[in-house]
Amino acid sequence: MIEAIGLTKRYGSKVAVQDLSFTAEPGHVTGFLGPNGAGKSTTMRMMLGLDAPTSGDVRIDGKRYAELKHPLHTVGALLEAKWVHPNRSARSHLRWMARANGISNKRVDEVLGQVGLSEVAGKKAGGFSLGMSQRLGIATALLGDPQVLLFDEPVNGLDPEGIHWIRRFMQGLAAEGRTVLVSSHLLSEMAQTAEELVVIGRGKLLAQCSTRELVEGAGRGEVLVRTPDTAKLEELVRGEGFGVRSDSDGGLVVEGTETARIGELAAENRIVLHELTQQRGSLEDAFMQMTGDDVEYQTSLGGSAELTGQGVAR
Ligand SMILES: Nc1ncnc2c1ncn2[C@@H]1O[C@H](COP(=O)(O)OP(=O)(O)OP(=O)(O)O)[C@@H](O)[C@H]1O
Repeated sequence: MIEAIGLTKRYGSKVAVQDLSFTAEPGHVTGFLGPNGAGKSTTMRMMLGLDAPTSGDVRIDGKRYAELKHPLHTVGALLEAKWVHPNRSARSHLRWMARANGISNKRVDEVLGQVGLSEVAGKKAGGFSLGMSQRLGIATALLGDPQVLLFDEPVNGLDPEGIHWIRRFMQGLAAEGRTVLVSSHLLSEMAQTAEELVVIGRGKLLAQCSTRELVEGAGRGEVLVRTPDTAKLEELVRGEGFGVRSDSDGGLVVEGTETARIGELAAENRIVLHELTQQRGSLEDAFMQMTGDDVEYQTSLGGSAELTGQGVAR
């Protein structure tokens, strides 16, 4: 388990992370989501003792990183893939890491197998593709068989096959009961990978919730309704004070309501319905609503979105 408790990091006058508190629990993938510059990497560096918090604390299984007796056996991380010496083979890199940490060569071969690099283990890492480098980085993180794993933007720049592989792999690690925290600014990716989400903007917590809650809680409350009696239904829903607009297929989109209300209104007035569907916002919509004002480098197009995280933050 990972706990961030009132975590703050300042670089001079720049506040990168501000009073951030959240938890990532074992057994599922937790997505650490935020726009560029939100403070994800800074937070992960503090988790690994690579950066000291200005105030607040991070606990990994109840302890600060500096207090861990066997850090590599407790927490593994993939921060940047291309840091391996280019002339070293994958196997010799892992053996070197293993030796420094009292880990056997047998374990090196195990993790090479786990990430699918056994056949290229003797090749120089300098010639590896980004996908292979990511696998080697993951193998390194797994060397000590840690219960807690951190992945910083692991799918950046990967092709669809590489993305799919990493996604499944992280879910597999979580299914073994490990705590898996993965950062991303890709919402669609997180929707497919993570069950739980921690959303930050400008270093501050915007929400901690399940992916499902985020979509449902921040999605627009709109109902799509189709009827052969469009004009009459439109008059009725306007009469009830709902906003309404037409969709491109002649249906009506009623704003700020639920299907039950529109179904009852139609029944009371003996209006036949051909379709009655609750419209759910996409994760992208939900995220834009939450982070619109918190994007560091905002374009003029994104400026008007409001922070409407009600019912989402825990
Ligand atoms: N060493 C540093 N010195 C000064 N400012 C820094 C330093 N490291 C990070 N920052 C600033 O802190 C903020 C958070 O950066 P961070 O890299 O943690 O964000 P991020 O969410 O990981 O973004 P990205 O997805 O772009 O990597 C940014 O404004 C960044 O410019």
